[in-house]
Amino acid sequence: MLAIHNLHWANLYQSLNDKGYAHIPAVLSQEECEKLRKLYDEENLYRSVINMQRYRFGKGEYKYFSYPLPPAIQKLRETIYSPLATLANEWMQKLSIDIQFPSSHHEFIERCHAVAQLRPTPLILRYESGGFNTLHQDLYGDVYFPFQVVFVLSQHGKEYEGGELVLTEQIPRAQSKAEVVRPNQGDALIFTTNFRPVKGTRGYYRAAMRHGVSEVKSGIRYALGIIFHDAK
Ligand SMILES: O=C(O)CCC(=O)C(=O)O
Ligand SMILES: [Fe+2]
Repeated sequence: MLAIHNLHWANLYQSLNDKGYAHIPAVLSQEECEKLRKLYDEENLYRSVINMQRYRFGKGEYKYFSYPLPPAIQKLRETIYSPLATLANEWMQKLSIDIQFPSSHHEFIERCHAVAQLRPTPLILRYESGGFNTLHQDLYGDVYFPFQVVFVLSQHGKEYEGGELVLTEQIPRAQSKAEVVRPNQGDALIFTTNFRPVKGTRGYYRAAMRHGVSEVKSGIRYALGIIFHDAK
């Protein structure tokens, strides 16, 4: 696993500020991706299994891990959180929102637990040919962190086709703008969970963002989602 603290955080902050997302290449090796993907079939690791079609969330299946999280996932969640908390605090300040995120994930989770958001949210998703994920936000209660991360665990072009990540941004008094990204296997994509600050003529305003996955045209696509807040 790439050392998260060695990343060029200044560049990532700039990308998050400019576009609401940032792409970090090669955080996980192919071997690490394969190991994570294998967890999909270990049924005792999960608190719930969601058939996306049943809820009209799209087509595919995902599983929320239960606590304790597998050590590799716990470590990713903790180490990526801290540098993001710094930027999260800048965003709250720009938007005049009276929230300060603690620098350690452990303390942030205590805050979730204090308001009965107790259920872990990291998840693995699996889409077969024809699978997709409708545009959505992953907010599970009043306490939420403004960023989340997805790792694509399968190799595009070899193991699957299609299945791009789609990010939309709601421009006030207009329609939404969409961006399509296709991280390579093992890359991390950090993106906004709820809204990002955009500078307008009278200070910063909130631009709501949503994410989804376009249709997988062939093969199987796995992804690992790291959401930092827990769920009600
Ligand atoms: O499958 C993906 O790449 C996106 C998954 C997702 O919606 C998430 O991690 O929150
Ligand atoms: Fe999501």
